[in-house]
Amino acid sequence: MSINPPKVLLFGPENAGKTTLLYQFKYSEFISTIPTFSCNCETIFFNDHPMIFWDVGSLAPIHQFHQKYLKDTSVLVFVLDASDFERIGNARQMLWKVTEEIEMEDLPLIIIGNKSDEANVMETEEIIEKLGLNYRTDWKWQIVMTSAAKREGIDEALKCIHMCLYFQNTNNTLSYQ
Ligand SMILES: Nc1nc2c(ncn2[C@@H]2O[C@H](COP(=O)(O)OP(=O)(O)OP(=O)(O)O)[C@@H](O)[C@H]2O)c(=O)[nH]1
Ligand SMILES: [Mg+2]
Repeated sequence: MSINPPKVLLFGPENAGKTTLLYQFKYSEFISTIPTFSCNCETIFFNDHPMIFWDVGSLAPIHQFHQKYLKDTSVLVFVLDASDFERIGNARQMLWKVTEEIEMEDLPLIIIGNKSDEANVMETEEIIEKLGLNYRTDWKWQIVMTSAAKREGIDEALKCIHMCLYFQNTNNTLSYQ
C-alpha cells in the first residue's frame, strides 16, 4: 500500500506568478516561464516532508477545478499579483467562484500576494479587504507576501504551506509579511 504525499493546489489569475513561485519552491531560483496551458506538478520537500504541488494554469475553466483539480487537495494556495490594482476584483470573483462548492472549514487557504518587488503594490490589509476575506469566517485563511522574481518571502510561504499540511496550523488571519 502506498501513501501519497499531501497535495497543494496553486491557482489564481493569469500572470500572477504561480509557475515562477513553483520553481522558486522547487529549485530556489528564478526560472522564466511561459503561460501554463494545463497544469504543472512537482514534488517539493520541506524539512524532509514531501508535498505535491499542482500549479493550475489560469486558462482552466472553473468547472474543471471541481472535476479535475480539487480532488484530494489538502491546502489551497491562491496566488495574485499584488501590483495589479485593476484586476483585484476579477481575482476576488475567481477565488469565491472556485471555493463556492467546497467545504472550506477543513481546507486551509493561503493567499499569496506576489510581485511585492513592484513599485506600487497593495498592502496585506488592502488585499484582505478587496478579496472580502473578513466576510469569510468559514474560511481558514492566511496571507503571505512574496516576490518570486527577487526570491523574497519564498521560504515563509513554503513554511506556511508546510505548517498547514503537517501541523494543522489553520489560524485565521495569521499573516507573514
Ligand atoms: N516583477 C515580478 N514579476 C514576476 C514575479 N513573479 C513572476 N513574475 C513574472 O510574471 C510573469 C508571469 O509569471 P508566471 O509564473 O508565468 O505566471 P502564472 O501565474 O503561472 O501565469 P499562467 O500560467 O498564465 O496562469 C512572468 O513574466 C514572470 O517572470 C514577481 O515576483 N515580480
Ligand atoms: Mg503558469
